[in-house]
Amino acid sequence: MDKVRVIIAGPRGRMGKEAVKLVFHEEKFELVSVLDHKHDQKMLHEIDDFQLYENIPVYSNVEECLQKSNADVFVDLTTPEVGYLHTKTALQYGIRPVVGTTGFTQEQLIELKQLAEEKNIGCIIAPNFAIGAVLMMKFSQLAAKYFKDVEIIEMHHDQKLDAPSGTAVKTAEMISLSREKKQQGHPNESESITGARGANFDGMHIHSVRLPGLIAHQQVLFGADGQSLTIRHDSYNRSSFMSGVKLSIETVLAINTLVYGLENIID
Ligand SMILES: NC(=O)C1=CN([C@@H]2O[C@H](COP(=O)(O)OP(=O)(O)OC[C@H]3O[C@@H](n4cnc5c(N)ncnc54)[C@H](O)[C@@H]3O)[C@@H](O)[C@H]2O)C=CC1
Ligand SMILES: O=C(O)C1=N[C@H](C(=O)O)C[C@H](O)C1
Repeated sequence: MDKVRVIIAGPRGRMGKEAVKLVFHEEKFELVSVLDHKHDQKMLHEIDDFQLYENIPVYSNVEECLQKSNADVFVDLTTPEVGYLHTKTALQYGIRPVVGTTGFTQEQLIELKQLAEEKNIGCIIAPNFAIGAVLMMKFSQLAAKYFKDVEIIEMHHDQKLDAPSGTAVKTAEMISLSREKKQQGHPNESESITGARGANFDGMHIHSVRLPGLIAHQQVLFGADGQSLTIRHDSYNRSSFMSGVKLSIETVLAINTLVYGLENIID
């Protein structure tokens, strides 16, 4: 069977480095090029920390990268603004995106879904590739059927650009599917310091913590009379996300629509 030809955007990032390792060493995949806003026209092995990875061209222009690489799948691990443009361009070129980048708006997701359907190709956008995080979201959706009071606390390293995290937003969206609508807290509550109650999603609150030393952690706290339930997930390293990246690369070849969330592709 032919190997799956993969481009990775953002190879020098925290996630990108892990993804390069995964795709390069996975026998069913072939890393055909990387997209990096620096180092245009170099080879990957010429960049510090990448000496091992031979014969992989680096491009800085997304269109040139897509035109020259003859790829099957485009993996994006960059920043919200750039990741959206990359995903749209990959779809326009008929290359299937697997997107870990978070921070896309609802409008952008809708537009990308329409484009994937127009092109009749797969696209996977996964706010969290870790199986434990996906289970945390599913368990939270189940718990919300019985507990309508919930606060989401997401905790990340202090280099993260987007807040709330993509995982927290997805968790809130999934909870909304089963939670009876409620504006939580006291009807007359007020904030003496703006933001004290966090972000308001459908009446539930999301709190974003940023600290050096953290990687990716989330607690979903449910409360009811005389009891509470806490569902927590921790990623202690970025290899925790790689089985989900591998599954997404394999799955995106077999679908012809946009899937938002790994829970939609795991059994
Ligand atoms: N879905 C998931 O499971 C996970 C998603 N993420 C998300 O992945 C994204 C990346 O996260 P990190 O690796 O921690 O960030 P990072 O800041 O370490 O890496 C981002 C990389 O993108 C590169 N970049 C910026 N502009 C670019 C451009 N125009 N072309 C090509 N590359 C460009 C930067 O040079 C940098 O190396 C974030 O949106 C984050 O929220 C992070 C961890 C897990
Ligand atoms: O930026 C990160 O690190 C992470 N981003 C994703 C998110 O926004 O949910 C996934 C994970 O939490 C790590």
